[in-house]
Amino acid sequence: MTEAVEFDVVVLGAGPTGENVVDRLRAAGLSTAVVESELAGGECSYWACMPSKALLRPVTARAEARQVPGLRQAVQGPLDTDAVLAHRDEKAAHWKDDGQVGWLESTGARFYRGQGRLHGPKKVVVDGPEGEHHVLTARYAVAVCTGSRAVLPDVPGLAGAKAWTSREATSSHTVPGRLIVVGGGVVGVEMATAWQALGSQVTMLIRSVGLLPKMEAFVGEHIAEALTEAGAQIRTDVEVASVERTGGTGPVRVVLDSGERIEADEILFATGRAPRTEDIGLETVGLEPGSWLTVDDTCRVEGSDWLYGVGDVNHRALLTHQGKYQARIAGAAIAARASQVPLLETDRWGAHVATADVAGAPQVVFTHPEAAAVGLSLAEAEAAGHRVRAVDYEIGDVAGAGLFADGYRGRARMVVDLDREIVLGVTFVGPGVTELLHSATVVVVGEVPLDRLWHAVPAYPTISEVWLRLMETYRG
Ligand SMILES: Cc1cc2nc3c(=O)[nH]c(=O)nc-3n(C[C@H](O)[C@H](O)[C@H](O)COP(=O)(O)OP(=O)(O)OC[C@H]3O[C@@H](n4cnc5c(N)ncnc54)[C@H](O)[C@@H]3O)c2cc1C
Ligand SMILES: NC(=O)c1ccc[n+]([C@@H]2O[C@H](COP(=O)([O-])OP(=O)(O)OC[C@H]3O[C@@H](n4cnc5c(N)ncnc54)[C@H](O)[C@@H]3O)[C@@H](O)[C@H]2O)c1
Repeated sequence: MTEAVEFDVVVLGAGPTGENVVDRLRAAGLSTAVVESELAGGECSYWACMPSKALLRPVTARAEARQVPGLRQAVQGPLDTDAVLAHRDEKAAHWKDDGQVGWLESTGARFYRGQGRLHGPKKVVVDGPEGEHHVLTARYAVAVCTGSRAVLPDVPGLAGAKAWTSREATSSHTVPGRLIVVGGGVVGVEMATAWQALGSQVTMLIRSVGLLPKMEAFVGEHIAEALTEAGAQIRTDVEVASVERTGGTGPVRVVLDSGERIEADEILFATGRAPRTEDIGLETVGLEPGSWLTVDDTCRVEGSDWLYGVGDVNHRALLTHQGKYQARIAGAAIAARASQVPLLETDRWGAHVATADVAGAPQVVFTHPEAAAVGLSLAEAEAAGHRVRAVDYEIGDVAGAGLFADGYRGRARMVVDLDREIVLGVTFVGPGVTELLHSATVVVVGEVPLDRLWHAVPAYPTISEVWLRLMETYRG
């Protein structure tokens, strides 16, 4: 069956980004079709944010409780693995998307299940699971929100070794006895934290000198220390030379560049992401299949007046909340252009530009201790040519931190723009810091002058008093 239909906008991919583009277009009164090849809700709902955080929450809660006198004795036992995995399954909606499809349809959007591909300007063809074929035409725009997938390095033997990617690491129903984690980025440290606590003996193989190399160096140092104390082994400055799993079953054997051999039951490659653009018809509109989409600050693909790339697929900030933010921005820009608004608000922090992707994107790493950062690190601020000063404070010296956890270890850094006397970036590492992050985001995005921040009094005795200490340290 071939069906040809016209909509104001066609959205390719119903992950968190695509869903929010649909919602913004609904608010603007535009008609939309949304195409999804797997599960509405995307990577985030089923193989990323939701299941990974469900695995991690008992780990961090137990670790924090063990630092509270009077409580620590009550939480000395192992985690109830079956209960943790069952709760994870629930948070991943048992890998069913009825709820998300229902929500999408309640917005008035038309939902198509199938692989969507561009077929020349403003046209998308959909091949459904039952052989259906749809031709969708967009009056104004097509928004590509197809996200990203895990990328595996070109290592000899890897293809036949049944290695885990983030999908298996977040959805496994068994706890491997020995787990090798290759890569020390966010997926690597979060999954090493979770599986070590669930009973695996984790060995991390890191090619650089430390964990989380994109963040301030002290973050990776704190997390490495805690992971080591939890029993994980962290091997830095090593490269995987080959991987082997004979016949695809039994243990996996890794040879390092030094010639050393390591054996494990499973191996996770947490080595970054690639765009899901290899089979979406990019060649029909003059773009390179498999490439990240290069977009302007309104998320419109450079050189096009109708094609948008929103969320992971544009490589601006691979985070759910930034994808949803871009969706709000792109949705507003598409609607404004559709109604021929003469001038879009494209100045810094304007309504139609995703300024925060660069200047104020927050990120939390849900390990123990937690890490939370927003804006620029010291190195990024210096590289961007700002005249800056880094102000550091040991969070454990704050009264509220001492009450939160006995022997609290953590650090905060505020990167101050000395010319404008505003904060360009903030990083925290320590137990319980995730909920501090939004205060830092408001300070950075609001470009709050330090003279005014001095009057923002944190309550006593909370960990937030670290703000006061950072200000006092800055002012000497
Ligand atoms: C293990 C892990 C943990 C993470 N944890 C966090 C976290 O805690 N917080 C956070 O902010 N971010 C986290 N992220 C990142 C987050 O998952 C992504 O940034 C987010 O999912 C991007 O959303 P998206 O909608 O752009 O893409 P996706 O979520 O990848 O969704 C894209 C959708 O498009 C569909 N699709 C692809 N091609 C086609 C096609 N041709 N036709 C139709 N449909 C198609 C896909 O099936 C998918 O449903 C994590 C990532 C990983 C891997
Ligand atoms: N809590 C969160 O917000 C959260 C959690 C997980 C993932 N994410 C997002 O998902 C994205 C992907 O995460 P990721 O950890 O896969 O990627 P990443 O880019 O953050 O880290 C990948 C790491 O693997 C290393 N690496 C690459 N190839 C390697 C090889 N052959 N051998 C050894 N190491 C190698 C890289 O040097 C890098 O440090 C990130 O951009 C992150 O923002 C966010």
